[in-house]
Amino acid sequence: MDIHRPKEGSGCDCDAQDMLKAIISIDEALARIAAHVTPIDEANTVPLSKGLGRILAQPVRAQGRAPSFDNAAMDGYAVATTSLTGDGPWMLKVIARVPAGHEATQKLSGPCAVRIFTGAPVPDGADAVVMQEDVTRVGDTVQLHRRPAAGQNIRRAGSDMEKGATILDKGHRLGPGEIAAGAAAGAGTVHVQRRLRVALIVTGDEVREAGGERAAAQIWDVNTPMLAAAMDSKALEIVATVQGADNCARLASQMKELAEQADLIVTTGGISVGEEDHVIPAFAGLDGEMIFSRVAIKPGKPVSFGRIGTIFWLGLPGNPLSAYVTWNVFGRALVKGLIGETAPVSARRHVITNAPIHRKPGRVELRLATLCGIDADGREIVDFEAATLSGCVSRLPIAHGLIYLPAEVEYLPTGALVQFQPFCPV
Ligand SMILES: Nc1nc2c(c(=O)[nH]1)N[C@H]1C(S)=C(S)[C@@H](COP(=O)(O)OP(=O)(O)OC[C@H]3O[C@@H](n4cnc5c(N)ncnc54)[C@H](O)[C@@H]3O)O[C@H]1N2
Ligand code: MOO
Repeated sequence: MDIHRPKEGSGCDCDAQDMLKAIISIDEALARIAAHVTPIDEANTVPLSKGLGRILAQPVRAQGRAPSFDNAAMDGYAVATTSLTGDGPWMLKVIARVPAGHEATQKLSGPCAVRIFTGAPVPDGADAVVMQEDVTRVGDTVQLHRRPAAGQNIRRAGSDMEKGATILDKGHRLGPGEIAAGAAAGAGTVHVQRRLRVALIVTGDEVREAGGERAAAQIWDVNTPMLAAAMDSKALEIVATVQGADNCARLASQMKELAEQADLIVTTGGISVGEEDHVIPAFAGLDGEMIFSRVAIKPGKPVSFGRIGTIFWLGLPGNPLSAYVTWNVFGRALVKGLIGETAPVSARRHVITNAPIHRKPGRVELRLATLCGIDADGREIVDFEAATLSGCVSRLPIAHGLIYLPAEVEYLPTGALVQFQPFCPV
């Protein structure tokens, strides 16, 4: 359904095909991240109840069967179905009472019943629990009107978990459901990856804290609060947030100092080609290994990634939308690799466009998009921005994610199938 029309010429210098040949593709950049990054080899032991949002460094196995004993699924009466001869109704003497948390000491033999409550152990000899709404209690006897089925209303030992079964795999992120399963498995503590240490350096002499004083040519800092929010996660901690020096030597010493405290340094701005862009020269002075610099993507073309000794550096562009998009695409993949999370980075899926797209071909474009409905075939429909403006974030609040427009695409009709990647927390 996609219509790809290769374009002969190109619109601007930035997207010239010769120039783009030197730049790697988005998938190549993601492959290089995957090839260079391995999980941090350090774990913490934490109480299960404190594990929310952490990544398991070791699997969780069931310490016993769950449930650990046969128990009643209903408040009612435990009976032995084999003792119910003839057609009934049956009058059964109630010989004992077992609330939850108490052991069933009285064995059932013959036509009798034990008063039982949800979760209480089923007494030996009983093979069914009849809910109290289905019987008539008369003094110390109970009248059964219908024959219960064997096994009725009994939760069997081991029916949820067998002892030793792997309940949660290494690399799994602990959410409420995982914590529930871990508790049922008897895990008092869990071994989790230590939190990833991230240092954020926001460059640009022109940026000032949002809402504060600013001179005529100064701007409010969008990147610091935006990225701090995007990085808010139990699996990582921001160990430093620094205003980067607009000077190569001082910036290099800031990066060097932060490399001592962090596993990952994220910079914004200063990675383009002007003489005011100091991040790449500063990085080069640290004797780091550049893994990629520039990706054929719009927005975010200057995004760069490298290693400084044992730690990593991700250079995001200064334009806030470019920084947000590149953090979502590359930053999240990088963090997942470093924390050893095995779940895929929010898989792209196919959606249908709700209007035609006309664009200048050149780079793969990741355009802000909003899910807005379902078509008659059950496919999700997206609305999308008319253009990608890398300095503008006013439309971010309504965007659910990004649609991928292939590099060569100049026109797509309404109803075209495009890839969509949702925005997700890290
Ligand atoms: N001659 C060329 N110029 C540019 C190119 C190029 O290829 N050749 N690429 C353009 C593209 S694409 C991008 S993206 C930007 C990236 O530039 P930098 O990463 O060096 O970013 P800066 O120049 O520092 O800033 C760009 C822009 O963003 C504003 N900014 C920076 N930080 C913040 C912040 N924390 N909060 C809000 N806004 C911020 C800054 O004032 C600039 O307007 O380069 C193009 N140029
Ligand atoms: O590549 Mo840049 O389009 O402005 O982010």
